[in-house]
Amino acid sequence: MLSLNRVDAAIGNIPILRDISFSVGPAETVALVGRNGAGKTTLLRTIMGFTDSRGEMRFDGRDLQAVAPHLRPGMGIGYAPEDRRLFSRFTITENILLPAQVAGLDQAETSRRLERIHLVLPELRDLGPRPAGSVSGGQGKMVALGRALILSTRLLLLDEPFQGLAPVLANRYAEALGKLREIDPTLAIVITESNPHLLRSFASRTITVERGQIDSDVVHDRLSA
Ligand SMILES: Nc1ncnc2c1ncn2[C@@H]1O[C@H](COP(=O)(O)OP(=O)(O)OP(=O)(O)O)[C@@H](O)[C@H]1O
Repeated sequence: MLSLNRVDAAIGNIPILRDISFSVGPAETVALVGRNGAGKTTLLRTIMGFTDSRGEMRFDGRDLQAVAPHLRPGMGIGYAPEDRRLFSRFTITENILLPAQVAGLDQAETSRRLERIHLVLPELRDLGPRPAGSVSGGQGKMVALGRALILSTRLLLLDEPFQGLAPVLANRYAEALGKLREIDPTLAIVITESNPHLLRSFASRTITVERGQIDSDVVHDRLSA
């Protein structure tokens, strides 16, 4: 589904990623781990088209480099950046629906997808009419997950979703991901995290990034776990 082959990426003139090659298939949950500053965020931003990158990136057989960044979400890629970037004066529901409007989804499909989000995150149904600026940081992360889900029919990219979450909300977030996996078994999920142990229980594979390069790529053998 997604494959990167010898990808380099720079921010401005500063090279950040070097020689990145990996692929992610349907139904995989990949933990992308590495220290702060290793390049995890830059890797997700490169897939979304927000860096100067070279090398080959393909998604569902298409050359991703040839697809403008604003059109990539419409291919079925949802992205929740580390900083949530919610529009504080818009309601929670308006924030969630925004990517669908930008992608030109029709009303029926948009409603169907909102239902799917409410199945995964029922709390967003009640919170829906509230302005996004009025919710806590932790609730904001749930909203950001909901917003990423509206377009993620194929691939979901989550940047350090557990960072700064109180334990009770971290558990709730993990539970929501479990529910998502249950209702959408073929979705591919990539989650970045600096703590290599945190995602071990639900990632099927761990890719470690070190100083802008892939250090290891390990598929977990669930039968022997
Ligand atoms: N706008 C920028 N300009 C210059 N350098 C940058 C910029 N953004 C990131 N970097 C550098 O790129 C490297 C990788 O950063 P990145 O944010 O991708 O790491 P990360 O693994 O996601 O870490 P973190 O957990 O701290 O977010 C770091 O050395 C960082 O200083």
